[in-house]
Amino acid sequence: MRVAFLGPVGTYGEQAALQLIALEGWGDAVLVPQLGIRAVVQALARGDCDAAVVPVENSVEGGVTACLDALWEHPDLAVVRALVLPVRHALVGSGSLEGISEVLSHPQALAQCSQWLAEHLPRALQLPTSSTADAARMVAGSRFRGAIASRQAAVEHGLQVLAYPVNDVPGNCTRFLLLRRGPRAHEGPLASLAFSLHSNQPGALLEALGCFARRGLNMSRIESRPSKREMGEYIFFVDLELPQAAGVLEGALEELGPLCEHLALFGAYPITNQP
Ligand SMILES: O=C(O)C(=O)C[C@]1(C(=O)O)C=C[C@@H](O)C=C1
Repeated sequence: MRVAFLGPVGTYGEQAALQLIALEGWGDAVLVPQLGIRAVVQALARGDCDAAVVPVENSVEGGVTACLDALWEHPDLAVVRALVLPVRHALVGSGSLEGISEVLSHPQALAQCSQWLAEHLPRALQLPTSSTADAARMVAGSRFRGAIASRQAAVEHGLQVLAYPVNDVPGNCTRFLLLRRGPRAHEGPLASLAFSLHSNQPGALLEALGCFARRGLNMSRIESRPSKREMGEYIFFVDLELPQAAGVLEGALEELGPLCEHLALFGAYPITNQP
């Protein structure tokens, strides 16, 4: 089992991948680091890997757009499991906190620590990197550069923890998805889907969402992304909490289908919250 994740070692993606692999019971899994979230998805789509782990949503910064776009663009990929991981960032480096004039990290992580940075390092330049652990790798050996990363990344890349925690919201967490190639399964209490509508008429989205409301299906998330074809044209990404009873989702999708230009169910899957 080759599992693609956002590398290098020490990312939150790696932590999530290890836990998802344990939940699946894949004793023989090998982690294969990739350079970006799109590269993680492509490694799976191309067949270089058997599974992929990607962040889809953060509790503070919202949707990870590269993941949403990739799900829409790859109908051959399925969501098989989700994990909500607590994300507790540290400022890591080799110098002292006072000497830091540049802070490197993944843009999501910089955003999750923006108030802390404004308060404690207001003059430091913020530089984006492809992942938090890549930032840790890049600051190693420098006395004026720090990285926002996990404490594990500090261990992996031989750095000290200069401040912890530095995330603005104590409950900061990120939901990760385990993706595989093949048919999109219906085996859990959470369903993820996306649709684009035929019409841009008043009430078109209300009519579409009525398919869920009338069946008592609770929508736990809705998010729109531009179709990238025309200004003002959107794709709606929806998560639904499914009841025990069989057939409710299928009924909703049957009614929704004719209203949509394109409708994609990414899967119905189990979700684990790590305390
Ligand atoms: O850079 C990492 O460590 C990642 O796993 C990426 C990522 C993200 O893209 O959201 C994942 C979790 C955190 O929210 C910050 C960054």
